[in-house]
Amino acid sequence: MSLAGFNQLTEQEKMDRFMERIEKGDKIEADDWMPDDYRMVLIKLISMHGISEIMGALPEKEWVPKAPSLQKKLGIMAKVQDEMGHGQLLLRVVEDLLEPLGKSREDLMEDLFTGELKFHNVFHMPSPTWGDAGMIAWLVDGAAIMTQTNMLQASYGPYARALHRICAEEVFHAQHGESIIMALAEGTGMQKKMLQESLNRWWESLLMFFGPATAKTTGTSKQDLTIKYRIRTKTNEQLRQDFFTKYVPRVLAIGLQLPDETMYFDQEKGEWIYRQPDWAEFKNIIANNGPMSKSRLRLRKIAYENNQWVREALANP
Ligand SMILES: CC(C)(COP(=O)(O)OP(=O)(O)OC[C@H]1O[C@@H](n2cnc3c(N)ncnc32)[C@H](O)[C@@H]1OP(=O)(O)O)[C@@H](O)C(=O)NCCC(=O)NCCSC(=O)Cc1ccccc1
Repeated sequence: MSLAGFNQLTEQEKMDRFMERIEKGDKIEADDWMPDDYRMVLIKLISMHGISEIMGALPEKEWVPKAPSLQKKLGIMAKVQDEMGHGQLLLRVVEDLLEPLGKSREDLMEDLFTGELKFHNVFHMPSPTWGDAGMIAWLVDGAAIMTQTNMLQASYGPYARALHRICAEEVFHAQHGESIIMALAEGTGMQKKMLQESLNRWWESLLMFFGPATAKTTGTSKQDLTIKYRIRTKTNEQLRQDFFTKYVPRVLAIGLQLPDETMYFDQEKGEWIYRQPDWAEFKNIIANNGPMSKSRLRLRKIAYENNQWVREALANP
């Protein structure tokens, strides 16, 4: 159908055509017609993902000067650079979605500083030991791979394409994490203790990573909308269950104890039964009241302000 013909359709007819495309598995591109709620849910999801990649570089960045060997230092430096690159790639994808609304990428950064744009709960937490650097790369990246592969076939083409590259790199990150974890797990008593303590510290945050099961906890949930529009396929709880199935056996195999003594796999229900994390604390953390929220935001703001001249030079070549 010609553009002129399409423009003459009623809003309902445009919507019907859009849903036909979604159900056929077509990719929606930045210039295509899309309903407002599709655009808004994508902006929210991708801007939060992008900014979390950038904020996510900060806990590991702290370990670049303190990594225990040159090889580990090179590994963690490369990972930090990759995460920043993922953030840039994703913010570029959001830029096209924001343009028709008269908003820019700079506005997103302002939204981060005012607290309107949230970043993932895990990146509000401290990383006091080398064990934490390993835990982030092994299990946070492991969790990130699960949520992101869930969207590799996303109906929005630019996001799906960016995710293909990002997921490939995240696999390397998880392997880098696994190598840190294995070295500590096979190390001295002190190293094993350090590892167990970092797992204990990260456990609740990892459960929260996938988001609440239903809107009851936070008052809102976009899961139905993102599934309806085929941006993702699995719910937050299904992803959390997949995470347990993959990682609980691995955690136990390297001699670590689960920080939840009530946890077991219910054969009849076919699901893991576990102690819920403190969801009130989750809300508090993502409202920038986590232990490291303010200092990491401050660091980001300083970097943003110091680089203002680069943005100005690019805008006025
Ligand atoms: C699956 C989920 C995480 C959550 O599903 P949703 O559909 O969003 O769930 P739902 O609508 O039910 O939520 C209700 C409310 O709760 C909020 N909320 C929920 N969960 C969180 C949370 N964990 N943290 C903070 N807030 C959260 C949510 O926004 C909503 O807020 P609202 O009330 O609307 O203001 C989704 O965002 C996703 O797939 N993201 C894409 C991938 C991605 O972002 N990856 C991670 C970063 S990259 C990475 O890690 C790599 C790396 C590794 C190491 C180092 C460096 C980098």
